[in-house]
Amino acid sequence: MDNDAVNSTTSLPLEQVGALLLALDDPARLWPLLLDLMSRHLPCDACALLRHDGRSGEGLLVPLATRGLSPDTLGRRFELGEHPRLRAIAEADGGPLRFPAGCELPDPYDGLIPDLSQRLHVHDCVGAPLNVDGRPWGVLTLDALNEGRFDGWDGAIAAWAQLTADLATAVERRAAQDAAMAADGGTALRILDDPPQGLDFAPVGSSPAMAALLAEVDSVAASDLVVLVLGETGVGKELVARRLHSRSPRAAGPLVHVNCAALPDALVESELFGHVRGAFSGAVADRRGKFELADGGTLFLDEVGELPLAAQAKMLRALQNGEIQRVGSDRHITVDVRVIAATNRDLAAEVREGRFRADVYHRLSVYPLRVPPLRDRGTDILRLAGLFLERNRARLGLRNLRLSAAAERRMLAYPWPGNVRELEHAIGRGAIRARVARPPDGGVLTLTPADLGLEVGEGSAVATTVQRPRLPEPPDLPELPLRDAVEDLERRMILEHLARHDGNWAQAARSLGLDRSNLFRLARRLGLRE
Ligand SMILES: Nc1ncnc2c1ncn2[C@@H]1O[C@H](COP(=O)(O)OP(=O)(O)OP(=O)(O)O)[C@@H](O)[C@H]1O
Repeated sequence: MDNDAVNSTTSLPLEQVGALLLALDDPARLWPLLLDLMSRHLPCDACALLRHDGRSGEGLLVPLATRGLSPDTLGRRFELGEHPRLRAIAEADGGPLRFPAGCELPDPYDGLIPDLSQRLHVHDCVGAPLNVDGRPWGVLTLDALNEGRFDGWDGAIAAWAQLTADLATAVERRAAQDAAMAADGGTALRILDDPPQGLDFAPVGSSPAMAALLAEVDSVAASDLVVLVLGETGVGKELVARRLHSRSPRAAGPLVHVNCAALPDALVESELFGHVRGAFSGAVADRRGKFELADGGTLFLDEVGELPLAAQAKMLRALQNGEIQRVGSDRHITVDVRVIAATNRDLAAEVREGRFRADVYHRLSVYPLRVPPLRDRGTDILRLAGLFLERNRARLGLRNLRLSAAAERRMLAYPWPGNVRELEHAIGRGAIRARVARPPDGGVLTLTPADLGLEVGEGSAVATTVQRPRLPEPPDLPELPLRDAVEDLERRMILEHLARHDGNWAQAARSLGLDRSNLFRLARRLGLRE
């Protein structure tokens, strides 16, 4: 359905709108279109559809589609514990809930509605809980710039919320049917809605490059093929490996991660294949290696290009027929392991230069998957930024952390040689730098290009180097009452130590010589945490 079709549907009765949307057969397009239609019908300036994260119960809401909110919102995750307004909506049992202007509960989109950021306190908001088969599924939110805009619209809002819940029910049932068909060996032709995953292995992204990759990941996940995940440093190869495992029939089995670059040469073989007692000095007992530990599951060989040649030779047999031999033993053990390997090296070139065995390379590269660099992912950059802004917001106890328009432009123009990891660090550093440099405005901190320190045209020389923020010099004798001066110094020291440890509170506590809970208490008293 294109925009003209959307326009022509706005005069249709709601059930027909619902039927038209369902015929789309693709939830990825359905939800944005639904919000398009809704924002034409209802007097809102922004709206969003959020779904409970399947893996963390009803504690976390993940946006599925938004209208009128800044682009990074789609990358954010809303913990109900931190957003009382969303919690109230999710728990409401009598339908939509109104939050008139002046409502005390903090707004979850504070700073995320571009035109509203300056006068958020004078706007109206409505939220509706959405249930599927009697169970909480998500929430719908509507925001309006002017006070009282939703007066008299309660019935219409409730009808749209009901339509949304009906669509969600239809989508869920269809997904369940498709999953059952796929399990029966039938082919699920429809594109299933991406079930929300926990933060740890849900790669954020919907650019064409990422969508193509994720579709490929999901189709190869079902097989037992060896997959070689390729891509520059920090692009998210490990996340792809985790997703391959979690969507494979081995998901209930172990996922064993081996960082081949971190294995000392002398121990590589024993780590991978295990050893028997007495195999070498120090081998005081029999020990299983990673291949055996991964039996029935997946073995993820990260940075496989770093594996020494001797270990590669032994690996060949394991890759060929699942047979391994513990160091010091003659006995062959058969394991049932699916291997996923990852590297940022050009393995074919390593083979040509004699640093990697050709036979192992051929076994590993049965199904190569290339993760695109961040610079090729368009506005996914801003979605990912949203994810990291939200994490830092919580960490620094801010009401909101957002990007200025210039910072967004800079991020889109920057080449990101260190990819997503560099983005994560740029935001973590930038947030702390900005927090040190200026007080938040009503709990809201806006990051500028200077905070992010991204020089377009150069790229960052060392993507993972953590630069310390430049701290303002403390005045020799502050013109402040003693108590304020002491608090000021305490605040600066905490922030400086946090910056030194890249935002890690436990390490900051250690270097400040404080117990972690005492540091938390002090930080709360100083307004650095909630
Ligand atoms: N699409 C994504 N969504 C959310 N977080 C991501 C995404 N891609 C990467 N990250 C985060 O970026 C960081 C780097 O990702 P990861 O370790 O998977 O990269 P990698 O390609 O394996 O890096 P390396 O080449 O150094 O091993 C991690 O903190 C990861 O959680």
